[in-house]
Order: sequence, then C-alpha cells, then structure tokens
Amino acid sequence: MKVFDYEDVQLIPAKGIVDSRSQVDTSVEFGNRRFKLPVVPANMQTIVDEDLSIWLAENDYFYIMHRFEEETRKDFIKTMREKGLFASISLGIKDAEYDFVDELVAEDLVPDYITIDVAHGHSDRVIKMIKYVKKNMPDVFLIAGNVATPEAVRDLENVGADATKVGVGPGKVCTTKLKTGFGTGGWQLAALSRCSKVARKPLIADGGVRTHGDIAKSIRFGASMVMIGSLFAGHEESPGETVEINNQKFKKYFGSASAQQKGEHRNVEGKSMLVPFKGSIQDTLTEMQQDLQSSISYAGGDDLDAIRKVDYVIVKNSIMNGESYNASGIGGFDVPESFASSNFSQP
Ligand SMILES: NC(=O)C1=CN([C@@H]2O[C@H](COP(=O)(O)OP(=O)(O)OC[C@H]3O[C@@H](n4cnc5c(N)ncnc54)[C@H](OP(=O)(O)O)[C@@H]3O)[C@@H](O)[C@H]2O)C=CC1
Ligand SMILES: Nc1nc2c(ncn2[C@@H]2O[C@H](COP(=O)(O)O)[C@@H](O)[C@H]2O)c(=O)[nH]1
Repeated sequence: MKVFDYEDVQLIPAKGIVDSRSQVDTSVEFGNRRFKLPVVPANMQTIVDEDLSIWLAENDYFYIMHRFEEETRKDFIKTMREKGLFASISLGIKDAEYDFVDELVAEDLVPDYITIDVAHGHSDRVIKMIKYVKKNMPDVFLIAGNVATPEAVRDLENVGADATKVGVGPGKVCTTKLKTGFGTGGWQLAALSRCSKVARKPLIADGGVRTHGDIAKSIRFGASMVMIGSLFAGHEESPGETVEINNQKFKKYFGSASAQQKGEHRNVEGKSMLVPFKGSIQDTLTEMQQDLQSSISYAGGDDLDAIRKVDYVIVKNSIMNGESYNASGIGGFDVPESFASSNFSQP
C-alpha cells in the first residue's frame, strides 16, 4: 500500500485563471447549507462551546457542538432555534443516547446536523445508532465516525450515514497510536485517499492538520470538510482554560479521551497540552480563507473543485526543509502530568 501524510505531499501548480485571489470562492455546500470554508473546529470541549457555536453559525461557518455536557444539549438546540440558526450537536452510543433521541423527537427538537462521535466508528454499536437516528429523524444530516478504512465508509454509508469522518489516531492530543498500535497516525492523508475511492457521500478529514496548506491537501485527497483541533485551540474564544507562565499566555487543549476530559484514568487515549495564546479566531479564519484562495489559484481555478483534480508529488518528509513544526511556532507543549492534575479543575 502506498502511504504518505500531509508533510510528504506537494501539490503541483497549474495555469492560473484569476486576476486576484480575492475573486476565488472557498465556500462549500454541506448538508444543504453553504459555508464560507470547508473547515470545522473539532467537537471537543476545549475547542468549541455554545458562544463560539453561535458566532460560527451567525458568520456562515460550519460548527459541531461537543457532547460532553450532555444535559445542556436540548437547551442548546432551543437557543439556536430562537436565534434562527442551524443546530448541530454530537451524540454518543451509550444506552441513554437512545432515550435522548426519543426525547428530541417527542419534544420537536430535531437538530439539523447530528455527529456520532466515538473513537471506533466501524462497529456494530455505531451501525445500530445510525439506523436508529435515521429511522426516527429521517431529515437530520447524520455524520458518523471515526473510521480509517474504505470498508468502514461503505458500511456506515450503507446503513444511512450522510457523511463519514475519517481519522483514527492522527490528532495532536491523541495517544491512541502509541497506546494501542492502531490508527491512521502518520498516514492520515493516504487513509483519506483510500476512503475517497469508495465514498458515495461526503467525507470529513479529521485530525493531523498542522498548517493551512493541509486543508488544500485534504480537499485534494477527497475531503468535503476538514475537522481541526489544535490549530483552533488557544484563541480568545476557545473554551480551554487560560494559563499564564512567565508572563506568557497559554490555553489548555485536551483530548476527548484524556484523563482531564474523563475525570478518571480509565481507557485514556488522549493527553493535555498548553497552546500559545493566538488572539481572535476571526483572524485565523480570515488567514485560512486567504491561504485557501491562494491554494485554489495555484490549482488553476476559482473554486474548491479546482483543487480536487490537481496533480501532486510525494516528497517524503521534506516539505519542512528540516524545520520541525514547533520551530515554526505552530506547536505548543505537553502539560506535565503533575501540572495537568494539580492546576486544572475537572469539567
Ligand atoms: N479520532 C480518534 O482517533 C479518537 C477520538 N477519540 C474521542 O474521544 C472521545 C471518547 O471516545 P469513546 O471512548 O469512543 O466514547 P465513549 O467514552 O462515549 O464510549 C462509547 C462507548 O463505546 C465503548 N468503546 C469505546 N472504545 C471502544 C472500542 N475501542 N471498542 C469497543 N467499545 C468501545 C465504551 O465502552 P468502554 O469504555 O467500556 O470500552 C462506551 O460504552 C470521543 O469524542 C472520540 O471522538 C478517542 C480516541 C480516538
Ligand atoms: N486518539 C484521540 N483522538 C482525539 C482525542 N480527542 C480528540 N481526538 C481527535 O483529534 C482530532 C483533532 O486533531 P488535531 O490534530 O486537529 O488536533 C479531533 O477532531 C478528534 O477526532 C483523544 O483524546 N484521543
């Protein structure tokens, strides 16, 4: 199998057709709505909250609210409806989630988008939940994940998923690859490419995006939407706790399967980091849009479709010219265990 990841690939420029990058359209249709960018902040507790969801929806960006404050989900849907905004929530697969689905139907609170958010999406339990949601809420746009293989994409699509989310273990705060030996860490882009060969519905590339150019690469290899955690951590609007060390501001970013999230040390497959404070999320989204407009212009077109057909080369591990990601200021650092547990109150 030919494997490669984001840092191993360079897209090859084609003859440009626009006079200015400002003419380029980065918008994407996803589930009958059009969004400004093919990018969604990860549905994690230190990345998105209600305020940010409202802001994103009001400004025509896609969002998925996380599922880690279960009891607030109905009120969240009501709030979004009162504001005339779309509602997009996450769902687990435990027994109580079936009752939750029943309650949403009974109380006429069916959201516009639901994302089934579990680590091992290619499983009987996820298939059962997809069938249940689609039977009881046929109009909801249902995203299911996470998966790593074409077989999984086929299986989840066949039982009713409207989109599948690809990426097991490539995340910045993920320890799945180390603790279990499984996943798409190190070959996430190739895994996405394999999945795109069979997908009949949209794919979301999830995890491993470290630079804005990786968004264009995700689109090239089959993604309709790109889910990003670490690049969205550390903003003013990010819900992660702010920490000051030696007069420098940081924000916490922790995994959804970390001890911090779970409140216990059982089946931990995630860790916690401090990410340098980055200012406003609007600035990052604007820069992402400008960079993607530039990508599309290099692809020789004026919308995202141009990137999907562009040629590429594999240049094994060479695009950083010997620099590490941290050296370019993109990273952050891991939180020592002692610091993580003593200075952070559990959600
Ligand atoms: N994208 C990725 O690579 C990963 C993402 N995550 C994120 O972490 C969060 C927690 O995920 P998850 O633990 O699935 O959710 P939950 O903690 O809600 O667990 C869901 C259910 O699935 C069971 N379960 C979890 N993992 C497995 C497995 N490998 N095989 C069989 N059953 C399993 C759990 O039981 P029990 O705990 O008893 O096994 C539980 O009953 C999610 O937000 C997920 O997206 C986590 C790991 C990888
Ligand atoms: N293995 C784990 N993966 C996790 C955990 N929490 C979140 N995630 C996944 O990571 C991406 C974000 O990746 P990034 O590289 O952009 O930071 C997120 O969308 C999840 O799919 C976890 O605890 N363990």
